[in-house]
Amino acid sequence: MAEFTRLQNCLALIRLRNPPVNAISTTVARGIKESLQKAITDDTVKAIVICGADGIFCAGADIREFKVHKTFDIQLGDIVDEIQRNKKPVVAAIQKLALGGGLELALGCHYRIAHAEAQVGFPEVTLGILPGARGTQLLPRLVGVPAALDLIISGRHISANEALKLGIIDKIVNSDPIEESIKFAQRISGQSSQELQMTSDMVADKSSALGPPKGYTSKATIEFFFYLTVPGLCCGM
Ligand SMILES: C[C@H](O)[C@H](C)C(=O)SCCNC(=O)CCNC(=O)[C@H](O)C(C)(C)COP(=O)([O-])OP(=O)([O-])OC[C@H]1O[C@@H](n2cnc3c(N)ncnc32)[C@H](O)[C@@H]1OP(=O)([O-])[O-]
Repeated sequence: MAEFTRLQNCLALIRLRNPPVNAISTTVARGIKESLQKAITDDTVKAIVICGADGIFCAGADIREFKVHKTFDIQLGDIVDEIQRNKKPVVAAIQKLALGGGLELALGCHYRIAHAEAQVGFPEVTLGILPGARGTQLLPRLVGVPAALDLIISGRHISANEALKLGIIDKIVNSDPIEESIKFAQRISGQSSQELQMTSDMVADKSSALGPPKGYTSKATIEFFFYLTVPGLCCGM
């Protein structure tokens, strides 16, 4: 599930809870969607923080459901789009791990604050799939195409420090990233909506060089990954 808490000072907190690694199951996705709706439609909420329960952000889609469902009625990509469309700033507080869909959820947020010992990555390739919830579009916008390809193709986890250097994370803390994110959200929620709009417009202008932000992975990219990940076919390259 995802727990919605209305905090003091015009903030809302959305906490993913699905032991042991807060994976995004159908129930968690529904919880995030409903919590976002509550926060977005409540005029007294000025900023939102997303975090995970029990000291871990999220290890991605719930792989236990892969055997059960062929299609999912709630798509994580749509949730990421919803966060990006939303005018209220959303901060991801990353403790321990943000992997796969968990990292995609964090990339959809406007700011990411991580604990110094956290790790992030896209391990999808180890399951024979690609990041399917906007990660292939959002990561290159932040770090450039070569670094994004390296992370997506290798599936490796990187440290918070490397993620900070690449620009995936905005700030590293040694204290509780949830508390830090709440303080940060409180600070930026004091900015006028005009200032926030100017900032998000500047980010949109900068990333427009990489083409439209939405949509699925292009056919060419899928073919490229297919060749790289199917051993027999790599020989032909
Ligand atoms: C939309 C998006 O684009 C796409 C489509 C996706 O997001 S696809 C999904 C992408 N995510 C992954 O591929 C993450 C896979 N997991 C790992 O890499 C590791 O597990 C770990 C997170 C680094 C922890 O390692 P660990 O060594 O500390 O402990 P563990 O013993 O391995 O794992 C501890 C417990 O957590 C369970 N677990 C781990 N990851 C899980 C997951 N994603 N879903 C459900 N359960 C998971 C695992 O089965 C075990 O359970 P139990 O046995 O205790 O009952």
